[in-house]
Amino acid sequence: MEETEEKHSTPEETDISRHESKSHKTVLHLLIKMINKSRWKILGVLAVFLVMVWYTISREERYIQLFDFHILQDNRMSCPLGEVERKAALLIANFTRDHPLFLQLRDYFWVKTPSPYELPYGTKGTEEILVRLLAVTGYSLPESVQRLNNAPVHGYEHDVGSKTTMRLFYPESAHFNPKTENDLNTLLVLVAFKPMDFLWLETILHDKKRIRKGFWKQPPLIWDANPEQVRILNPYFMEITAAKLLNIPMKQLRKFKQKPTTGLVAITLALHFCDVVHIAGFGYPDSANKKQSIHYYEQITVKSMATSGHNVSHEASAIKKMLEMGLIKNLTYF
Ligand SMILES: CC(=O)N[C@H]1[C@H]([C@H](O)[C@H](O)CO)O[C@](OP(=O)(O)OC[C@H]2O[C@@H](n3ccc(N)nc3=O)[C@H](O)[C@@H]2O)(C(=O)O)C[C@@H]1O
Ligand SMILES: CO[C@@H]1[C@H](O)[C@@H](O)[C@H](O[C@H]2[C@H](O)[C@@H](NC(C)=O)[C@H](OCc3ccccc3)O[C@@H]2CO)O[C@@H]1CO
Repeated sequence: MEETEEKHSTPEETDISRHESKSHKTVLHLLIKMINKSRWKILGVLAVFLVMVWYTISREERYIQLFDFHILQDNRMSCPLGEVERKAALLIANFTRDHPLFLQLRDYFWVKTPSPYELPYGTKGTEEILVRLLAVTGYSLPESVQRLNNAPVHGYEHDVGSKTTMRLFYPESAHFNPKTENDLNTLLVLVAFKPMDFLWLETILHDKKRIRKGFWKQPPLIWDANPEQVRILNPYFMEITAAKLLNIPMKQLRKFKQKPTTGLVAITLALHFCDVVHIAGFGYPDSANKKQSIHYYEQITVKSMATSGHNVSHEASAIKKMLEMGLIKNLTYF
């Protein structure tokens, strides 16, 4: 195309064209000269440019890696839904989360569901007092507790770490002033071991004449707790702890004269309710260790547990098994 155009151009145009071609050549020449002269500068600029490209890409990769890391961290932090249930089912035959955590009035008032066991594994023989107690205490889980799983942790460590959602207790272990040791919203969950435990609660909540006999240690005579915060633990969890975790034959309970510790019952309860179960402070000193105190808040030693009816080594084996299965995690040494 260019050749054809040149053939038909005027002499002036040819002159201009030649001049242009000459000037183009000159520019090109100058450019080559410049390139030759500034070769190192250009190479430098190119190198800087390449480094910048590489840096940008690698930053993006690093960002992706960081992002993945956060996702990984988040996965580790978040609740692995269904994992506790799945693993608990391997340990506890017929594991189900269908049982209510607390005793409910309707099971004793409207429908009379007979229990096969007496306390602490059932409510056989205590139905009447339960109707009176369950009429003034609560039996539902507050909404705030039901929403627990979605509650943020990051940035709220201070609150989450110091909150007592439920305090399991029996009369002899009840705090004389529950308001000092618990939050206003703490659920005070009675773990009943004997009919007297229900009687104690009734005398307190209905302000009846206090009974002093029948307890192995003096329980509070005045107990300033809000009845709405009080719950009665479903003895089902005691039964599961004894039968499935400690393998105590339920038909020979009297013969065995053994009962689970509140701590082990608390773990069982958590397995039936929580998505993650972490324990802290478990592990009694060796029985030969006569001096080490068993509680951080008092000086009593393992000797004081002689009449407690607990099989500490059986419990330790049960807890170790759960730790090995990854069903629970220990936050302290064991
Ligand atoms: C002397 C005595 O009877 N101690 C018992 C005390 C005592 O009755 C209460 O503290 C009330 O004063 O109660 C027990 O429990 P205790 O109050 O010792 O502890 C609650 C649960 O934590 C675990 N624990 C505690 C201390 C420790 N050094 N190692 C642990 O493993 C146990 O699993 C325990 O269940 C109870 O209620 O089960 C079990 C203890 O046997
Ligand atoms: C979860 O059990 C609780 C605590 O961990 C146990 O130490 C405590 O055990 C007491 C036990 O229940 C008492 N038994 C009766 C029938 O009341 C026992 O009573 C004294 C005793 C002494 C000698 C022989 C028989 C009985 O005292 C134990 C405490 O030393 O039970 C708690 C639940 O109530």
